[in-house]
Amino acid sequence: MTHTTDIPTQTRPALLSVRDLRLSFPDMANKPLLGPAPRTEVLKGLSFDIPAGQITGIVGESGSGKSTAGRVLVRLLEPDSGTVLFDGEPIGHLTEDALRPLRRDLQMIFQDPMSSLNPRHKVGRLIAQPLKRYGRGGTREQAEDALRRVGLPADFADRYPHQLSGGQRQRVGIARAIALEPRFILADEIVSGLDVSSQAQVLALLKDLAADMGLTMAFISHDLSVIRHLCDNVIVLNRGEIVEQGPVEQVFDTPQSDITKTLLSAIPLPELDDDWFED
Ligand SMILES: Nc1ncnc2c1ncn2[C@@H]1O[C@H](COP(=O)(O)OP(=O)(O)OP(=O)(O)O)[C@@H](O)[C@H]1O
Repeated sequence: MTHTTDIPTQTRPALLSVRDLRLSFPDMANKPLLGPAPRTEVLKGLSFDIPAGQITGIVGESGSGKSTAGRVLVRLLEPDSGTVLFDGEPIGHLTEDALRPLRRDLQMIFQDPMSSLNPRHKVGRLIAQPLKRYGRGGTREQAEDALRRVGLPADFADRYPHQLSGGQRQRVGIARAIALEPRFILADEIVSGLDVSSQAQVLALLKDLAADMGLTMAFISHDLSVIRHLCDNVIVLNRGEIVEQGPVEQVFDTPQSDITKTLLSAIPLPELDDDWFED
């Protein structure tokens, strides 16, 4: 039997491709008085592809290594070893200088928009700033256009983040990322802090944007019901290892690993249907 943890054979070309990725952190809790801290391996040889133009879910229990793996994809972290190919080019061990031209292409949307958005800046400026930084303009019109694309009124450009609801702030986070027209977006638990109805709206928006713009995205979530409705593919992590990966329908309909089965059994009933995603 071909096990689903094997290196994937995607029909679509991979925008990002990871092979035998390993990463460890110093374990400060067990650091001896003298000498360096021992290291704990957090990613234990991951191999997976992020196909172009699709949404790939990364799921697993808390501490399984989802965020760490995501941060390697956008090269906020450098792996200890292994290969990370972006559009066929190795980026895993590039220096910060060499990464600079790639930074606009590898964007991230954070879980907590309040901590990632400067509370003293108005929304228009928050969206325009990265555009300026990357030499892509940064006009009020661009900010307003980005707001409209995420379903917010253009005059929200004059609001401060604290004058928005959680769901609206998360839309601003999305607007900020897509305005840059990146080639890859990492979304790390971006709906976990929202109530169910705001979650549904943000996910519906992402689904529309992905279809309209052909986004390539990795979507980290501990919630399999969210992954099922949003993603094309899923990677299931457990303790720094991939226990299963493949197209969403395949993994959900015929889960191979006990870990996936346990995660699936934790999906609350009644199962969400597509109406859940209506605006
Ligand atoms: N900077 C760091 N230094 C030391 N250990 C870290 C660091 N970042 C993460 N870890 C550890 O690495 C492991 C994986 O963490 P990671 O945040 O990737 O997991 P996760 O699956 O995203 O979890 P969660 O769903 O809780 O966010 C955890 O044991 C965590 O404590």
